Amino acid sequence: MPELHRVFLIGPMGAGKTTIGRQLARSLGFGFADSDAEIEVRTGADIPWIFDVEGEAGFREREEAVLAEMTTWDNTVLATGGGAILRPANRQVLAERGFVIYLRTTLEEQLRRTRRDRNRPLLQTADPEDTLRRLFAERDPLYRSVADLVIDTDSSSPKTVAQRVLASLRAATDS
Ligand SMILES: Nc1ncnc2c1ncn2[C@@H]1O[C@H](COP(=O)(O)OP(=O)(O)OP(=O)(O)O)[C@@H](O)[C@H]1O
Ligand SMILES: O=C(O)C1=C[C@@H](O)[C@@H](O)[C@H](O)C1
Ligand SMILES: [Mg+2]
Repeated sequence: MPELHRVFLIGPMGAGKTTIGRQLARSLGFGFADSDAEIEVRTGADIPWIFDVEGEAGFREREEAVLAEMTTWDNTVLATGGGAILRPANRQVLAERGFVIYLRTTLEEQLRRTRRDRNRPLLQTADPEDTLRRLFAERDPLYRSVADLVIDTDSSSPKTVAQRVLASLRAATDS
């Protein structure tokens, strides 16, 4: 059974990784870290800028470097970017180094939660719903391949989801 001192949250944009991760960290008495935020701090630029200037490939390079390091941080809940599972190297460090929770949500809910936000360059398309559907088809098997636990986050407040995650985590790790 993977150990509980590192918890990694994976899942698509709008699944609630950042929101729920913060609450979960508080409940566990852990630190909270977010790979997207860490990439922005280290680059000195926001994610849309990185995509504009360096392309998605440039962003993925930065993401792999940051995850290689952040997945070694103890007593931490780590929220990852929606595409963190795309690279095999990332899947390996996530699966090997901590307890991985896949936060799932419906397309409709994802759309609602990401609509107001301009900070997700992959969704700046003519048809974000179609983009989310395509990304889900491509990525759901990858999320599942590294997940120790899958949690549906629909129709519950972030607080309730965080409590459910905590209960499932405790049951799954027997701690
Ligand atoms: N269970 C929930 N119910 C309602 N709203 C939620 C829930 N979880 C998150 N949200 C809201 O949805 C939006 C997106 O959540 P959040 O930023 O945590 O997602 P994320 O998984 O970190 O996305 P990204 O991969 O783009 O970083 C936020 O405005 C957040 O308040
Ligand atoms: O789903 C994705 O590929 C992404 C999700 C965000 O968390 C960011 O990591 C970035 O916008 C890319
Ligand atoms: Mg996030």
